[in-house]
Amino acid sequence: MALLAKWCCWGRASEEMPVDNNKSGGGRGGGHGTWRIFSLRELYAATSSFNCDNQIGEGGFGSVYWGQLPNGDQIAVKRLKEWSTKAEMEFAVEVEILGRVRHKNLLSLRGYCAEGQERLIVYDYMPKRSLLDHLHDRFSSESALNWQRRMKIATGSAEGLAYLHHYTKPHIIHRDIKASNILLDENFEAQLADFGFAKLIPEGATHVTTRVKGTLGYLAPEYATWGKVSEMCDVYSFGILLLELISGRKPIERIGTTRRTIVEWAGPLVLQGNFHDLADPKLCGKFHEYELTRVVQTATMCAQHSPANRPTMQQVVEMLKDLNQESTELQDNGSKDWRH
Ligand SMILES: Nc1ncnc2c1ncn2[C@@H]1O[C@H](COP(=O)(O)OP(=O)(O)OP(=O)(O)O)[C@@H](O)[C@H]1O
Repeated sequence: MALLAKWCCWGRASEEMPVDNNKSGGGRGGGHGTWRIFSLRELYAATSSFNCDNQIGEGGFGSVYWGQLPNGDQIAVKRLKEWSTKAEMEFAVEVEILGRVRHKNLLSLRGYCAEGQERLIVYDYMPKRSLLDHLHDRFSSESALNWQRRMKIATGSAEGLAYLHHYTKPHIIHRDIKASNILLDENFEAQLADFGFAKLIPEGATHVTTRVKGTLGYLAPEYATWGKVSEMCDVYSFGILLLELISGRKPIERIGTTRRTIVEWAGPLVLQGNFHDLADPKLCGKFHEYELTRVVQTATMCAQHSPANRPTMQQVVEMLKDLNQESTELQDNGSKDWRH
C-alpha cells in the first residue's frame, strides 16, 4: 500500500514535466489531455460490468475492455487480472510515466483506478487497434495498410520514441517496442503504448543494468545477453519493427522445427541489394522504390549488432522525415520511381 501514497505525488510530478504542445493540458482534471482518478463503479458502468462482449484485447497485465463515459467519450480500460507485487510495479510504472508525458504519438492516459486489489488503467480508445492486428492478426485480411499509411506509422512511432529519449527529463527508455504496442487512431496515426516496462534513465548515465524485460525477437543483443539497457535498445527494437512493417513478416518465424529471426531473413536480401523481395506481398508492388530502399537502410542501421553503430531516434526521425520530403519532391518532378 506504500505505492498508493505515492500516487498523490505522481499527480504533482506530471505538472513538473515538460508538456508537449501537440496535446492540450496535462496532469489531473477531466477531458482530453488530462488524467484523473476513476471509481470502480464508474468503470463498471462504462464497460457494461466488464462484459465479455466489451473485451477488445488481452495482454500480460490483464484484459482490455472498450467502454463509454457518460459524455460519450470512448475509452479502453486495462484491468489487472491478478494482484501481485510485480503487477503492482508494472501498474505504477505505467501510470507514473504516462501521467508525465504528452505527445501526439504517445497514447493518452485518461486515468486509473485502485480500489482494494483492483488495478485499472484508462486510456483513449484507439479505433484502429494495434499494428499487430493489421499485420498479423484480426484485420490482416483487410489490407488497410497501404504504403503511405506504413510510412506515416513509421514516422509517428519514431517521433514518439524520440520524444521519450531526447525531450523528457529524466530520459525514458520504453523497453518493449513491438507491433502490439503501436496503437492506431482513426487516421492511422501511431500512438506508442504500454509503458509497464519503461525505465527512467538518471541524468548522465550511459546505460543501466537490469533484469531483461521485453519481447523475444525485438531484444537488442547487448540487452538480451548482459541486461545492459540504454536508448539504443529501443533503437534496435525499432529497427525490427521497421522491417516487420515493410515486409509483413513476424520478428521470429518458425520454419519446420527451427526458428528464423527477421534479421536472418532480411540480411542476405539487403546484402544482395534485393529490396523488392523485402516488401510485403500484400502491397502488390505498390510502393516507392526510393522510399523502400531508404527505409530498409534505416532499419538495417537501427538493427546493427553494436549499439555504438546505431543512430539515435532523433536521427531516425530526420532520416524518415527527409524521406517523406524527398519522395514528395520526386513525385512533383514526375519521377518514375513509383512502380504502379
Ligand atoms: N487504448 C486502446 N485502444 C484500443 N485497443 C487497445 C487499447 N489498448 C489495448 N488495446 C488492444 O488490446 C490488446 C492488448 O493490449 P495489451 O497492452 O494489454 O497487451 P499486448 O501489448 O498485446 O501484450 P503484452 O502484455 O505482451 O504487452 C492490444 O493489442 C490492442 O488490440
